[in-house]
Amino acid sequence: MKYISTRGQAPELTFEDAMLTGLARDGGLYVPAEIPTMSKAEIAALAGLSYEEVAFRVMRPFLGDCFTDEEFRGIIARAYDGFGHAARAPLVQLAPNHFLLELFHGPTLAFKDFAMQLIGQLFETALKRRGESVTIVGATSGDTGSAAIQAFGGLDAVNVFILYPHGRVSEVQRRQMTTPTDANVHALAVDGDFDDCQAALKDMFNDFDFRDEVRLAGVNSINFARVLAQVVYYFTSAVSLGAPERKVSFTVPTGNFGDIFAGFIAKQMGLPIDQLVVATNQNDILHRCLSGQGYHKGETIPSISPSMDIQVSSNFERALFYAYGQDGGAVAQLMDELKSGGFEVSQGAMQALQEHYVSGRCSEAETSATITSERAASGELLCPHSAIGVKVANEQRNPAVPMVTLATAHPAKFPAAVEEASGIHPPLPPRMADLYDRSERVTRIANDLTTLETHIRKHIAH
Ligand SMILES: Cc1ncc(COP(=O)(O)O)c(C=O)c1O
Ligand SMILES: N[C@@H](CCOP(=O)(O)O)C(=O)O
Repeated sequence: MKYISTRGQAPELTFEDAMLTGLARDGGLYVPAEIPTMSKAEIAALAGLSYEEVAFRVMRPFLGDCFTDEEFRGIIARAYDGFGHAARAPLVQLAPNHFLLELFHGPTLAFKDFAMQLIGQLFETALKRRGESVTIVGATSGDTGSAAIQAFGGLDAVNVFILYPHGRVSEVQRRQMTTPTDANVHALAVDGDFDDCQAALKDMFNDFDFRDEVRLAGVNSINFARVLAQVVYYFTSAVSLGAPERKVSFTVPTGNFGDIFAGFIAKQMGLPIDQLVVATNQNDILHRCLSGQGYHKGETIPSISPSMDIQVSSNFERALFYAYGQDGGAVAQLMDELKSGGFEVSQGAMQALQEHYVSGRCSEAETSATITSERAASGELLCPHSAIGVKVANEQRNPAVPMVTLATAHPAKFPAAVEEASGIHPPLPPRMADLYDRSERVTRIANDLTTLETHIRKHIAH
């Protein structure tokens, strides 16, 4: 199993090398050269299995011979052991044929834990075997950072630096990043927005001297292993609703396009997915693009769903790669145009995108109204991101096909917005009850590549 870059100019790598490499050296993102498939019988056989066993069967073909079966089973077992729900990703019914997939029962209360807990274990196993260490730098709008700090904190072979936009994450998200005491984790509050943090991260990967000196690694969805782990819950939920005999649709609150792209991979593997619905907040660049208006950056407007306040949606590059018939040159050209503000999608590629994805947007007022109305209708208290999914799902869904909306975070991560809409203050789980009493450790830092690289070099040294 080989991995290739979306820009076609980087060396082909194994799963493990692609995982430890992060961004391809041509600036692209790694994808499997061929997407493994599962037969109808293999998918049917997933019914009734534990989450861990489904995870093993779905992900195993992507790993090639990088990990033994025994190693990989152990990794999966350790990854999901700390989840607060036996089903890991339980489905609850909101309305006839509309279900919510609760992805917030992991250690940091967001869907990121599904992948981050797994790759924490994969990194540890691979680095121990190689006798190597790496520097992980991550960009976050709030959830990736807290999940990474939780998963990698205290590990000997990694230093972790998380860049988050100062003042643009919720207090719970910030405290999850700034209160852990492990010496190998560092929270950096960058003067800028999430796109600035992600651009700085990609600039570090493209600065080969720095990259090689610190042995830079990435745990954003740049890393295909992140996306792969997110494929699993499409299978568990669809199978429990009757797949492969019955088609199932998914609506995904979307920002960096990693989660919905995992749905695309599941579909390519053979899972009978009817609609993949991209739900955006007021920062609706993806919805505009999928509606045929080209991909043109605007200003990021802070919202009550801050994790989705994104203009440069990293994994959309992977979607474009497939829409352009795996033409790395065409993708490289589009990404070049994006540097000066945006690009138009060719007619053929647009048709290919629209074959797989539909989209919708949700305003701030609609997000709040959905939190209020869903609490009244089904009793479910939604976080703002999940509310965006529910609102767009209700607009787009075919009532005859089961729709699964992904609930990407726990309402307690965004208590102000949830309380404002519902009158209910969502409590943190007891294990985090003292989060507001813990002291914070964070460095405020300029959005400047040299400053960031200097800071990282200095703190690795220590
Ligand atoms: C709570 C929450 N919902 C939705 C998203 C969007 O997911 P993706 O970036 O995979 O599109 C994010 C951030 O990634 C998030 O943290
Ligand atoms: N919403 C994300 C943004 C980064 O996304 P990733 O999937 O590429 O890590 C966050 O919470 O940080």
